[in-house]
Amino acid sequence: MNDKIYFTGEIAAIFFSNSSNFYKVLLLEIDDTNADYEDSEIVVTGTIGEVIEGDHYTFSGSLTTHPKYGEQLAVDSYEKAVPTSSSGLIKYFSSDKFPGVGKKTAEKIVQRFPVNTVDNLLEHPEEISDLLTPTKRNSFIKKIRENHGMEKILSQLAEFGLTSKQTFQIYEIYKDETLEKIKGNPYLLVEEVKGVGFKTADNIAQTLGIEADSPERFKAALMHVLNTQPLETGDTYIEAKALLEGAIDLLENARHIEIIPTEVAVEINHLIDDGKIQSEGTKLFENSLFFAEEGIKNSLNALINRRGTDFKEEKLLEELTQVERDLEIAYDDLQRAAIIGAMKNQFFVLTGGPGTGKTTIINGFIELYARVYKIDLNIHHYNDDLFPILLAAPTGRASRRMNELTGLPAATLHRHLGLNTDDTFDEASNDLSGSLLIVDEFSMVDTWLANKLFQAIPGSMKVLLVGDSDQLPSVGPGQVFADLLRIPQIPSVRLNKIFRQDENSTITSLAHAIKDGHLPSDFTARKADRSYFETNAQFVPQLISQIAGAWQKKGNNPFELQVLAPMYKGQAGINNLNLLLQNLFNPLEDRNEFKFNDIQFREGDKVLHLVNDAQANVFNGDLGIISELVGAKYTDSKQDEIIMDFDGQEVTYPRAEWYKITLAFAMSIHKSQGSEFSTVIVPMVTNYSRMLERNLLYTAITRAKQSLILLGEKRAFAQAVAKEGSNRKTFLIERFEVTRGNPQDLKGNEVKIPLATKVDESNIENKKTVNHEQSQLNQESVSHQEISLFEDSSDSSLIQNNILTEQMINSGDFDPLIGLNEGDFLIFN
Ligand SMILES: Nc1ncnc2c1ncn2[C@@H]1O[C@H](COP(=O)(O)OP(=O)(O)OP(=O)(O)O)[C@@H](O)[C@H]1O
Repeated sequence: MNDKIYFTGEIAAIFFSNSSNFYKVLLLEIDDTNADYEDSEIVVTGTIGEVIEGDHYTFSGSLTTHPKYGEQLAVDSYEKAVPTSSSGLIKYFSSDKFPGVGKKTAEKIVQRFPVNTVDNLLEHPEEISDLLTPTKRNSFIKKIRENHGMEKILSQLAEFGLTSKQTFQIYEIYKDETLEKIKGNPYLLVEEVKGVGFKTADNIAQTLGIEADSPERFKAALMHVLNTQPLETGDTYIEAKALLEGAIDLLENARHIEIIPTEVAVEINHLIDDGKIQSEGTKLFENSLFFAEEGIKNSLNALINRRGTDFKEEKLLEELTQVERDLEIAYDDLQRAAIIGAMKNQFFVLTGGPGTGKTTIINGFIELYARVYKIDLNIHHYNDDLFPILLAAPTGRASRRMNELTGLPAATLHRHLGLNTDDTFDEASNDLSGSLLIVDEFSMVDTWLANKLFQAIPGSMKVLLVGDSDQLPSVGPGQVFADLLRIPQIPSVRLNKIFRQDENSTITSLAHAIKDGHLPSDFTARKADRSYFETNAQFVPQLISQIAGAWQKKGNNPFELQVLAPMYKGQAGINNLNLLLQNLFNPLEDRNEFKFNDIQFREGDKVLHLVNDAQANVFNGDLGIISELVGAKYTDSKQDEIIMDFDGQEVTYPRAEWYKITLAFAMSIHKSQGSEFSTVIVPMVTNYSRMLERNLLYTAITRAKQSLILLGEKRAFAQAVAKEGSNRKTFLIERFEVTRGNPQDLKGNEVKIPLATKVDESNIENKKTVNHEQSQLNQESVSHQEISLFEDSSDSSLIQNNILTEQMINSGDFDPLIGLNEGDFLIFN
């Protein structure tokens, strides 16, 4: 510590403290320093734990010069300044910080531990048992621990190579027991501390001398793969074989040694026994996803089995005719079926591509609902009373659009549920209140959020879920919307007919063609609302610059032009395009800018919000404009701050929170879900090959409301259209099938045929196909039971709890990685 610059002194003020990441800005009155520093005070910034104003500390780190605020100390480490001389220590122990310890006792304590007094006291408190009564001794040691223990723990963790953020996260969980816990089993961190992965824990374990073939190490690698895989693939489970392979890769690469697969496979079973992994045959689940899917099934079973409306169908049709008159529209048969279906059933799902009338149906349905149930739709008449119709969407932009299109209040799902963060599984949510809930853009809802939502719906609330199942699935794991549409017990309608169709609006028909898997021959032709430019990746930036330049010259608003690209990296990637468009639309000229990682934020920049922040009332996918950059010198936080306007909502973020935003002149197609833009540019080149999928291109194209500019390589577009988005691995549909291995139930289970499916023949076809697929699935699972890998085994005692036993693995006939397929190596129910 002494090689570095240090400052010892009293904390005169805590200017800023961010409880989520421990970032602090302090003012220190200097007692001592080894730096060439004249002033009597210094501002200290960095990741700092709980410190007390008025107490003395030593901070070390490096001096930085803030352009406006002058010299500051950026902290690497710090510790409570402890007196080192005997007289200083005696004075300290007998001070009023430690009631019950007098001068005499203090002297004796210091005599007992003449060197490293505080450290030794903390390690061997029993050695002063003759000097203080047990109660006094406990309170004395507790105080010392409070004052010095944390810094000691933190510095030990730093020695293990943990970042300061991880250090504080770990300390927050284990507090005083941190070191004991970690030394006992560092791999605990993988399961219990978010943001600490296998590699970090394994490094600590290596320092502590834990062997490469220790079972705890194997378990940690398995848990790491189980936890991280769903976030990468979007699947809600992983096949046992894939989990094993992933874990072995990790174990071998981290220490460059060979691992015996069977030894790791055994640990899968132990983790299942311990309830840390859930299993359905060979499908293995991380707990939160398993229980979220299970929760969805339970809530949905209750929601779909409720009695529908008492109104007769003729009465509803009569009222609907009146609604059609009022709204001056004639719904087609399928649209009518959807509206009546949503009225008759307490839970209803509606899907359709662009221009098929989803919004038109929502409006008609609300009108009909209000007529039938005599609900006043004038929100101004409600004052403090609750408006009974809840409109919701997963993003801020989508909920604002719902509000514009219906004229009724709408909010994000997070807001309705009272969720503040993206950590949907752990956070408690509110129950909803009202009589009708309509959620739009439901394809964006992941398994965790769907579980929270369905749990929060009261028994009396009617539910209509709307979305486009051909769009990209949710960013988080699962494909709840697509799955719901394939569950026969859930009444639904799939709209097929495009209503927004005239010669000036060809984007919609192009989108539908792509959705159906073909690229129309006129796809490169110039139309009133779309155009195509052929170019390769190298020239994409140049071409986009030219188009954007021309757009700007015509006097158009640069913010209405949105580039949507598949990837961040590379010349044609989002990062590069953002820089280029920023310089075109919002050049630096003679102004200030704030650098953050690779981005320079400027006043007037278009920014994208990357996470849900209910407190600030801005959500993932929201777009805003930077209205002001405020230097640290002028802010209470003593950090640079960015003030932004998100559709009228002013938000201020200090530097520590800039990770929540990024430039948005170009953005990812994934992030654009739930938003629409008047003009969209979509570059597609074969460099993006890995990402090119039909639902990705479809989602991008359907974001364009007025005009669409496609550019890139025809081959890339063709490639995207040809590749049907791979279905995510989820277990939701299966959960709605009857108990496996009990086929009677399958037949005996009464499946309500919803009104809507009766009307729409194509839909009946759909449902039939699904049933067929599902019965195939069932047959498969039955046949799996029969062709177990161990069917020859006469020793049935080998099979315990339907999972692989150690004995089986050790029998030597079994190599989990060679010559076996998914589903082969674990025993089914
Ligand atoms: N039955 C109908 N008769 C005439 N026009 C209709 C009918 N249904 C919908 N439309 C019109 O078709 C257009 C598209 O409808 P709407 O906006 O409801 O579709 P959508 O599925 O919500 O589309 P998107 O997902 O693109 O927003 C609108 O102009 C709407 O007025």
